Amino acid sequence: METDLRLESSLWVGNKRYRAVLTGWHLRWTEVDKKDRDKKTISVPVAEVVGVEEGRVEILPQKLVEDKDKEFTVFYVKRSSSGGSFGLLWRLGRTQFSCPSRVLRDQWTKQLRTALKTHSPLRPHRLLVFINPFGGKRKGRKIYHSLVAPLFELAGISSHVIVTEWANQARDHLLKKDLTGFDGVVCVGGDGMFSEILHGLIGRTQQEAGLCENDPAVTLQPCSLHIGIIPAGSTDCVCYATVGVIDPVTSALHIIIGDSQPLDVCSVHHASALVRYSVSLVGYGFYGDVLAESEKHRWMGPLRYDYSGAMVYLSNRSYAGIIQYLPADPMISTPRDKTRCLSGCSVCSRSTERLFPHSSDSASLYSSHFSQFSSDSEGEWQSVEGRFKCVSLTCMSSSCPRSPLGLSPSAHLADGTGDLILVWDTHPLGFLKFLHRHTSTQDQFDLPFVEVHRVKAIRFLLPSSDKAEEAYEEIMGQGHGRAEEERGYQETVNRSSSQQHLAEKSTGREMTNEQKTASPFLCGLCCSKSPSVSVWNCDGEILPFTEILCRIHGQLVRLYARGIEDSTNIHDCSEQHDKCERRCILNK
Ligand SMILES: Nc1ncnc2c1ncn2[C@@H]1O[C@H](COP(=O)(O)OP(=O)(O)OP(=O)(O)O)[C@@H](O)[C@H]1O
Ligand SMILES: CCCCCCCCCCCCC/C=C/[C@@H](O)[C@H](CO)NC(C)=O
Ligand SMILES: [Ca+2]
Repeated sequence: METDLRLESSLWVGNKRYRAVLTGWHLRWTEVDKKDRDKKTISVPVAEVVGVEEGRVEILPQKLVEDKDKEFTVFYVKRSSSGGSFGLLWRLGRTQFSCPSRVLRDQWTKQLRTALKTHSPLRPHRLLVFINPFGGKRKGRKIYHSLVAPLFELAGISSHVIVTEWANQARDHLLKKDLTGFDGVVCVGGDGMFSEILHGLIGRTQQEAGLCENDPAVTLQPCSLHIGIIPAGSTDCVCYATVGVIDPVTSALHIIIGDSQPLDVCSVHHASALVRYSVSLVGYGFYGDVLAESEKHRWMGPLRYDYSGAMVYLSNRSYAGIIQYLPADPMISTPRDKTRCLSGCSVCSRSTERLFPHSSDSASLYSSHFSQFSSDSEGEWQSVEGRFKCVSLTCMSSSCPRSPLGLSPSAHLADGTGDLILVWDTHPLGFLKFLHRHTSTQDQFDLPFVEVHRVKAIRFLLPSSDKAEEAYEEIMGQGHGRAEEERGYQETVNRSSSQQHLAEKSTGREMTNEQKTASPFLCGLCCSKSPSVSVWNCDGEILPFTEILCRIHGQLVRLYARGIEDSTNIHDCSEQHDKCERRCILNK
């Protein structure tokens, strides 16, 4: 293949002459009229070429084409360090070449386009784009039309754009409408918008495969459509943790070149029914309380999380619970092995083999996964009981600008496991230390009241004394002011008068009329009694149930991303690439 596609000739860039070579995998050009030691080669992987156009072409601020005869322009990915974040910013690089003849020009453009088709099989041709016009700073439409659409056009991608008019429109579209011809779905918005796409695509895929999402033992069918995220929300944690930066142009370029990053998904169940899916955080206690509190201060915008974080911290609550977990194989990786899941992660690659063994016998795949939940393997489950400041399960690091290494810095995006973080009840200063370590490189797990386990599934149960209390608080509306609006697939439980009676009976406490209508969030600072149950924060949504079962489904969806590129590996070794001993990003 290399020899078929090889093309080599002299080309001009401006007034300098270059020797240009196209092999199957790279386009390289080296200045010729220079002494050997000053010669510099620019090398672009074919997989990172965005487009090839006849003529001298510019696309911004608007498309301009000149000198169409002997010239061609190559657009490609150019990296730069992002300053604050760990990942790399991607920008559109552009080089305009002049050929000695039109025939040679045509040969170059034809060969380059053939190389693109051959070496980037996952590049999308047609995308379904959902824009949330109200996400984040309400700039979704502008971000898409000014920064992303011109790049899609350059790359020859056709897009069907839907600006959403109501919440869950994107999810329902994906569940019900014809998706034929689309290669992927793009969401322009934040984590909430991503979650809609996630639920729509997973639901649709299971419907078509005839699988029951409610049963946690069922091996779900991975989704065939890729998801692209153009960050435009107030929290863009999924984008940050899978790309390393929150930058619409970088994300658009990952979509264009058809990068593919598998992602683990956690299904959350209650009483034999699916409640929601999560890719980032399923958190009880502190993170649940912060979310519940922040919902009351939406008008503050993204600042509401800082304000609510401070309020909840000061309320100094802890909650009783029983946590059961199914440990993952510690020989493969552990949450404290000090590794990081970066682009090309070997733990995740090996997991692909483990999760999808080369077998045409899908039944054997099903049964091997199913056995994790059959009664035979019940013995593997571990159990702990006590009082906790927070209980968190995260399928990936959940890094974000606030916490650049994330909730679990060594977690993997696609290894089929999640990290269970248990923070036992402790004094307020200890808990502050734990929280503060998220903002630095200090190990937040190296504290006596913190434990972390790599797991395949967890269950959370309330001690029996708290169950009656929970029912009482649910019915009185003290369950953190839960709105009676739709929450995921399951509607909030209907609190009937008979349930009220039951709660009164079991707690021995009678509700006043005021209690029946009010829904205060009890603050530890000003109220004598704080609730004995918290709520679950599931990727930024409050769950309507306390007792849940979570199962991690390895690599259930794929994003147009490649994981975080290690910015310490950005260097130019193009002249002596063969001798370079560092893992090199630019010339790989
Ligand atoms: N047209 C719309 N009107 C109202 N809500 C919408 C609309 N489109 C999408 N949504 C909902 O808005 C929620 C928040 O959107 P998104 O995640 O894009 O922004 P965000 O600012 O990061 O969110 P959050 O405020 O939750 O941090 C999503 O859960 C989504 O379901
Ligand atoms: C004294 C300093 C305290 C700083 C505390 C920093 C802790 C930061 C931890 C951030 C974790 C973010 C986890 C991601 C959650 C998302 O899934 C979710 C949806 O966007 N976001 C929220 C806010 O719930
Ligand atoms: Ca994982």
